[in-house]
Amino acid sequence: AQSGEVAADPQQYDQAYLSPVTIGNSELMLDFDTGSADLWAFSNETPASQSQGHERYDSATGTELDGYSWSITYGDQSGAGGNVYTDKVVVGGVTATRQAVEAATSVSASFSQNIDSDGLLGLAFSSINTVQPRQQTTFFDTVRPTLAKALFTCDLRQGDAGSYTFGYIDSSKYQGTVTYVPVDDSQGFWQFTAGGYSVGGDNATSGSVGTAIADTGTSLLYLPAAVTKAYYEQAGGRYDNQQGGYTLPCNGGAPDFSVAIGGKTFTVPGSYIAYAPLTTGSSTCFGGIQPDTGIGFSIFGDVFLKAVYAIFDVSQGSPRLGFAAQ
Ligand SMILES: O=C(CCCl)NNC1=[NH+]CCN1
Repeated sequence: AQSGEVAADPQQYDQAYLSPVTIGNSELMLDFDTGSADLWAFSNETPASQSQGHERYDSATGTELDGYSWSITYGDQSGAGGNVYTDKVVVGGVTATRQAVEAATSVSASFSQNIDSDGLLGLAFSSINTVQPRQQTTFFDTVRPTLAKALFTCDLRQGDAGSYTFGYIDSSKYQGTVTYVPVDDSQGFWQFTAGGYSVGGDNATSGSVGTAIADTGTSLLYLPAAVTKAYYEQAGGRYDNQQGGYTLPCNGGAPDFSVAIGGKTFTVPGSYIAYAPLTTGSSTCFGGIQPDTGIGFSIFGDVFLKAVYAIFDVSQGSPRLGFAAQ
């Protein structure tokens, strides 16, 4: 049985985390994304004008799926599209011999401009893979039958290298016990229910966060508008229309944010929520918590995930998420 571990290296402000992946003879840095289900890469088919500075997948090592294509738009309105090959993909020593690899023939500006990222490796459910005419499986679904345990884990860290593991849990990476909650995969996401929250350690847990997804491909923590408002009232933040989000002082006084999941409380340090200065040297920061208005659920992105050890587990028949304090 296979198992393995790969580093997750943070970009500036932990905006995304990148992991080394070998596809055919190409070694690329991909953004592992539990909020989508396509494995795509800059390729020899991506226009030079869009791929300056990126490593590219050389599709010559692959077998083209004739007449197949893909096209994806993400929650932040970035997107890409192209052709489809099968090729050997290796992640931390775990090998998929015939993985669907989506070669980009077009990518949106934000992907071209982020030269550290050579593409994405989707880890949501294969039911939302965008390949036509026949949907393809994610890397995890492809290798799942060969894994020692049908699960992967995510240990993202603030401003430091973390890791993903496939096929095993590393108990040295967390403290205390793991709390498991059921996952509703009907929308293709790692969707769960989050409970009461508290700001700044006051025990009074207020309302309930509700339906949420665990999404390594989203940088911030998107919460219901009422929860977000309550947080910034205590944090001394304000909604800045020009910035299109809440901002707050960078000065280190931001309160912690705690949320109950499966009856256990998980805490995001206030320092994670003073996310990044509006511009270099500014004493005002863009907030790491923002309203989830219009999305339809909350998104527990990297700002939350780097505070916990997360286990994405399909070994029990129905899928479940495990969380433990880091
Ligand atoms: O698209 C989403 C949100 C799903 Cl609701 N997450 N994944 C991602 N990848 C690149 C930007 N965002």
